[in-house]
Amino acid sequence: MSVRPLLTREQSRAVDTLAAEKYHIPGVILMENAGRGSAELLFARKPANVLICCGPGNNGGDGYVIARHLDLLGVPVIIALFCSRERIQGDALINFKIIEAAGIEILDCAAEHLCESFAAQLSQADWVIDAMLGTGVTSPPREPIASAIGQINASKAQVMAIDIPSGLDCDTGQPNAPTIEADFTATFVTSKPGYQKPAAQSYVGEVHVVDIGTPQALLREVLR
Ligand SMILES: NC(=O)C1=CN([C@@H]2O[C@H](COP(=O)(O)OP(=O)(O)OC[C@H]3O[C@@H](n4cnc5c(N)ncnc54)[C@H](O)[C@@H]3O)[C@@H](O)[C@H]2O)[C@H](O)CC1
Ligand SMILES: [K+]
Repeated sequence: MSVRPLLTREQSRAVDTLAAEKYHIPGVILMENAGRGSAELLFARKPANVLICCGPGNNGGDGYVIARHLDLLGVPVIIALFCSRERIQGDALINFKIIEAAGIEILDCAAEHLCESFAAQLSQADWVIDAMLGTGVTSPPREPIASAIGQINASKAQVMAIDIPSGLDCDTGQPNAPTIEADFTATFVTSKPGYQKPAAQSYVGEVHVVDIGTPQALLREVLR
């Protein structure tokens, strides 16, 4: 991979928009590359039982793709969903329907009475995937995601953050209350300016960049 400058939140959004509008790349292709690349990174660490925590947006969509690829690799996975199923849209919905049809287990964790099963699954998992909030989010995590972050941080499981640890500001590196404390972060296209800041180190862990198939010309256009 060529050396690349860091992408801010605004530039990351520009990558998504330009990919679709000028370079004719459907978002679901980028999501597939993001999810597959992340699944391969985790598989190399030999996970035994993976709990994939998904939020309402495209970050959650990456989580559904990861679930499908880990399942294919023979790794036991369960999805913990932190929104109502009706909120899921667009590319995330395409991938949600695939995992529903594939019979991958989904815990509906936005409903309070099911949070007990989340705690039970969390205690069984050796790895948790944080696909709750992505780079577009600028405010402190709201419920039920806020409580999930607290439970995940208090658990013994190792944590992989997708694109960004939920709660962290990717531009400044400042954590909100609460923020996921990841062992490693798989981030897309390039690293982000905040990940190099001292305040962010205990939240991002090791940072790995996953290429998602955006052309060099697109990157040059966003970064110039
Ligand atoms: N080119 C790329 O980099 C690609 C990135 N992908 C992934 O998509 C996310 C960004 O997705 P987006 O849908 O814009 O945002 P989020 O998933 O973070 O979530 C939006 C969702 O969250 C709700 N929300 C907003 N603020 C809060 C809050 N404080 N607490 C709780 N919930 C909140 C909001 O209402 C929306 O419903 C990027 O990070 C990548 O992971 C794609 O895979 C394609 C390629
Ligand atoms: K995340």
